[in-house]
Amino acid sequence: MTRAVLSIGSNLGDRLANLRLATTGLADSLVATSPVYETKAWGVTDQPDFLNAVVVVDDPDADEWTWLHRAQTLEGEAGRVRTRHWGPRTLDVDVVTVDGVTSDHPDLLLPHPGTPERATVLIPWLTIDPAAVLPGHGPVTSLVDALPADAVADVHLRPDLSLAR
Ligand SMILES: Nc1ncnc2c1ncn2[C@@H]1O[C@H](COP(=O)(O)OP(=O)(O)OP(=O)(O)O)[C@@H](O)[C@H]1O
Ligand SMILES: Nc1nc2c(c(=O)[nH]1)N=C(CO)CN2
Repeated sequence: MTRAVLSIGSNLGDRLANLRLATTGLADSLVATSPVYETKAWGVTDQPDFLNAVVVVDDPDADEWTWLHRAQTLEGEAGRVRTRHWGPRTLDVDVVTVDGVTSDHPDLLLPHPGTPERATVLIPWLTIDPAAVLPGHGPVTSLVDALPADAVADVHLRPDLSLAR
């Protein structure tokens, strides 16, 4: 179990710099990096717009817990302070999938349970892996097709913002 899909998001501070902090920190294992999207906040909607992206990472020495710890370390490095659930944050790194692993441990739910409804994850993911499958839920293309139109309309490609160096 080595390959993981991570979603990254920021809506506080220098949002692009926060996303880059994540991709720089993951550089040794980065396989693919999606474009950057500017997205309306879902869940708690009275907060600033997010920048969101998805990365695929691979490391033969990592398991799912390694990826969670790396995600949380990056959030800490970006100065994330945990405030309210779904509230604003400098950097959020979620573990979307780790190979075909499923987990119902509350500290590491896999696949991440929010994924099927999150246009902010599915749309960027599809750009870097058009054949992606969410374990237990099927092809990501089908999940995107099932999204409400307004959720898709809230996800805007920002070709002027790149995570590539
Ligand atoms: N797949 C996962 N990826 C990241 N964190 C997870 C995962 N599954 C469970 N968690 C747990 O979720 C807890 C809260 O995470 P966090 O504060 O980032 O939630 P959130 O980003 O506000 O909401 P959401 O998880 O719905 O995006 C963490 O303690 C973490 O251990
Ligand atoms: N657009 C958008 N909205 C959110 C996001 C996010 O990454 N993007 N993350 C949240 C908490 O995980 C809450 N709301």
